[in-house]
Amino acid sequence: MAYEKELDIALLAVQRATLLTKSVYTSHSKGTLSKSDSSPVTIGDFGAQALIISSILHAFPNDEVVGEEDADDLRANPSLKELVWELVQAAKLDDSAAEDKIGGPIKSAEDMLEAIDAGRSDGGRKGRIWALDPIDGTKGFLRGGQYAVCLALMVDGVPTVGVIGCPNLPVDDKTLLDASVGIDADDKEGKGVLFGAVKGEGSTSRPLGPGALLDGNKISMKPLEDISQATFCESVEAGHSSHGDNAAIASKLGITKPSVRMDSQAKYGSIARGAGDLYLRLPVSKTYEEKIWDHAAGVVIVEEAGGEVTDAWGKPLDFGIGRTLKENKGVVAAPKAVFSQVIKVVKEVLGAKQ
Ligand SMILES: Nc1ncnc2c1ncn2[C@@H]1O[C@H](COP(=O)(O)O)[C@@H](O)[C@H]1OP(=O)(O)O
Ligand SMILES: [Mg+2]
Repeated sequence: MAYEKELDIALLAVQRATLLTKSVYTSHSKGTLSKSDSSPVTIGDFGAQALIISSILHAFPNDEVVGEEDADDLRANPSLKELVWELVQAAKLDDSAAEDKIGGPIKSAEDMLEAIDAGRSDGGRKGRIWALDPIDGTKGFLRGGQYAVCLALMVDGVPTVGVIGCPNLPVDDKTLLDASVGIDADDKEGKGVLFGAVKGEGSTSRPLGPGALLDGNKISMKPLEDISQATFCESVEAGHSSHGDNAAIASKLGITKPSVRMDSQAKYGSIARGAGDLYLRLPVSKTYEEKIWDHAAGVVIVEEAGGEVTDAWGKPLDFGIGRTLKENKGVVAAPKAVFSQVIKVVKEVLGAKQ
């Protein structure tokens, strides 16, 4: 299989980092730091970024990484650094052979800071670049809802390997989404899933617990005979995706089921496994540029499960221009068979606002 080593390393790295985020969740009252209300960051973000980047660079020393965070706050605040260092030292996989594959524990607090700062790549069109969101959906993380640890390898600007750890989604692929999944998600039995995909090789899911490298279950989007029966997902945050426009689109498609609101790329994973059908992310702000780490992993997982993903105008997402998708506005993801039907209506709703 192509990119087998990349997928294995990404699965193990994301598994270990997701366990760290869960430990923050239970032992540190869900994080201690807030850069701003609109864009919170927790000690879990720093710890997960350090662990994942050190895993990636151990296995692939010549690759670049675009990571959401940097270590400036930790360098400026020694007690914060100490807190993250404790977390990072405690995060270990049960399986020592698996732990060795991703380079074992980080050796020192300074190495941890360097790993975090190795995520400063500007991205680009050439070569192998990983896009990392150590905690996507931090607001969901803080409110006890959905969040995800997301990692993708882009090759010459094309998302090629994608892994998403969702500690609060049901393990079972067959559990259909309902409105409670986004809000009643707090770490419970039967939760925790790790999605993986390689371009051209399909998408899989497996429990987040031990055994990340088991083959996984093949997942695919639900065949939708009648678009009016679709379940659509959207952000919890109305500032990230226009609930009003999303509702207008759903209504034009004849959809009567209420939307399922959840934070993070758990939305991509959920539609890829057929638990829901559509993901609508209609732009609210004219100036906001979507970040590559918020979409790269989800895009591979949905495409490989039989879906199509473009921006809200039907333009392909361009991951090769830097850290943001600056040539795109919004995101729409749907099964291939109904995609043109959905995007037509999205364009009508957006066009009417111009
Ligand atoms: N105005 C905005 N429009 C779209 N996405 C946004 C906006 N502001 C922040 N985001 C990003 O949306 C992502 C969460 O998406 P979702 O709503 O699907 O959970 C976060 O990574 C967040 O970035 P940040 O972490 O920098 O705040
Ligand atoms: Mg994010």
